[in-house]
Amino acid sequence: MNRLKKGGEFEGVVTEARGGMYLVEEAGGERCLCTTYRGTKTENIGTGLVAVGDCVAVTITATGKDVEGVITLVRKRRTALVRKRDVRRNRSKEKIQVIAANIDQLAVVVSAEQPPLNTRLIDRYLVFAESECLPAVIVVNKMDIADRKLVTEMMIPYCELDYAICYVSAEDGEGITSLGCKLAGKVSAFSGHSGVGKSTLINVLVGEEKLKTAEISSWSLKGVHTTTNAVMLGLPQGGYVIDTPGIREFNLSEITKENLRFYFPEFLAPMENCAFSSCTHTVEPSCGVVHAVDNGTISRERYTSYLAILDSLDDSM
Ligand SMILES: Nc1nc2c(ncn2[C@@H]2O[C@H](COP(=O)(O)OP(=O)(O)OP(=O)(O)O)[C@@H](O)[C@H]2O)c(=O)[nH]1
Ligand SMILES: [Zn+2]
Repeated sequence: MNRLKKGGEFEGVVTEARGGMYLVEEAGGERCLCTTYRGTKTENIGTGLVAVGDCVAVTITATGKDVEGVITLVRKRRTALVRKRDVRRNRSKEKIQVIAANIDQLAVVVSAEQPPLNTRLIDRYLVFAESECLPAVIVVNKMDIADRKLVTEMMIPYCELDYAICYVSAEDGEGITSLGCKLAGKVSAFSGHSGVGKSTLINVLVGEEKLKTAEISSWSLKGVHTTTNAVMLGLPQGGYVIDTPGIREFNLSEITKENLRFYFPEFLAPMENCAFSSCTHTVEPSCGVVHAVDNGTISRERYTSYLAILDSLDDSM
């Protein structure tokens, strides 16, 4: 921590947030434990002040065992994954919580086996990605124990939709280099159900040494014991992966019965042929989407996912 001197200023990225304290990493990889203060300025309006992924300006206040500082400015976000809070229960808090800022893509991690490949889940994550205007990379993990023929067949609709797909094994290293290339230089948020191997994959991608050293002593010195909301980990080839409970447990709260159909990209052209502009593509006569399913232009599996999600939205309304 030689380059960061008391009173000095630098710009960096917030890589971890816990209980009002933030780890800010500068371009050279040096890190500074920061707080905000009343004078912290932001170029973003109406959302949480600081989130993992934010680009911030820092003034250094101390250089002891760890460098400490205050965040003076939060730069405008390119993208933000947000969660709307229930304001009735939590009047004093901000309405919109930023889970992670400046994300370039969503890595949708699924397992080929244990648990078996579940395309319904892939479709839910893809709807989420489409609704956030985030490109998605589908990562099919545990290929070492997969029925390859079955898995490749099940993934055909996603190949045809031009989603990036990586077949990998965190266990034996298959496909890790090619996944690494897709993540290079970008900020990728990892999502996926419990047990599909996200942590194991991130360990392999980031390098276990780096994961261990990511923990710094000051958190406990400052009495910050709360579990991490989000962590951003640097990749050896440049870029970061973000692992957050907020994205792991994402919900489709922004999706409605009316807008769901716009998040299945292959529906957009056939939809033009629907007799009714408000067609839900379920029971209406002369439906372009149903017609496209019948003639094989739209995958029946994807259409079944659409119906299942539509149904689940019904329940929550
Ligand atoms: N065979 C095989 N097992 C794997 C692979 N990747 C992960 N596993 C195993 O799958 C289990 C779950 O892995 P985790 O990395 O904890 O999964 P996770 O997605 O982070 O799960 P949560 O932390 O619950 O969200 C562990 O027992 C891993 O050893 C793989 O490529 N092949
Ligand atoms: Zn229709």
